[in-house]
Amino acid sequence: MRAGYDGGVVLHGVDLAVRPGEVLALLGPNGAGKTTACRVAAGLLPAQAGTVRIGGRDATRDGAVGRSRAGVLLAPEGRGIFPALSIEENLALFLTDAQARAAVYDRFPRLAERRTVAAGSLSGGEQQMLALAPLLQRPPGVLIADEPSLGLAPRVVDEVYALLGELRAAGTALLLVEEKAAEILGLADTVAFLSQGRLSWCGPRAEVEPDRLTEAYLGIATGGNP
Ligand SMILES: Nc1ncnc2c1ncn2[C@@H]1O[C@H](COP(=O)(O)OP(=O)(O)OP(=O)(O)O)[C@@H](O)[C@H]1O
Repeated sequence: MRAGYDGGVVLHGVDLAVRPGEVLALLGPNGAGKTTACRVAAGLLPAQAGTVRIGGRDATRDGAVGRSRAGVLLAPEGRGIFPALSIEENLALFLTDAQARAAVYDRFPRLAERRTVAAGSLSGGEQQMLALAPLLQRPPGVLIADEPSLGLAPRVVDEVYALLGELRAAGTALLLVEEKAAEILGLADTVAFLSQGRLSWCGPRAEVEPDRLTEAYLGIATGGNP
């Protein structure tokens, strides 16, 4: 698949696949094109060439609404919650059923305690939980999460990743984008490294070599020079 902005090319022939109940980790430095890949997968940016398939069906021409009807959900960088609305109001946008909201509160008491406060006043970790927790009640077919651990304390990152693991167990296909690889590697089945809009390596997690991680962090090739 090729994609970019205003006729310019950002992704040069990047082909990715993720199956139900699997996690594909997309890693790469700033500007590699990870967010662009998420946008194309979610239907927010049309591919310039190539196809997007969902469940074997050609969804290339579907926009974001069509993709979301097909079960594709994008959790964007910056959480994707409504900061001026309360926790309860945010949950109600996704879960119209009060019982489902009650199940979220049972599972995440911190959200229950603060259900009437504006979501924007929550900590980053609580906001991320608010964005992801309702998905456990209605697991999407595909979840694309762009840097779900961005700016979170390590303990909270563990919580977020535990939740993502539950979604995988529920059969969701996960495309997870991270700049730093440590946590994601614990969950990933397949790892893809993106560098300057091209896949530099893609394969099973067990076959990832430590040098590749350094490359992904720094956006440079390692090879002996200091
Ligand atoms: N809306 C846009 N219009 C034009 N160019 C863009 C736009 N968004 C991103 N780009 C460019 O596309 C390239 C890839 O950006 P992208 O955000 O996909 O990378 P990324 O790997 O997600 O980086 P980061 O980790 O910083 O979010 C960059 O050169 C960026 O400047």
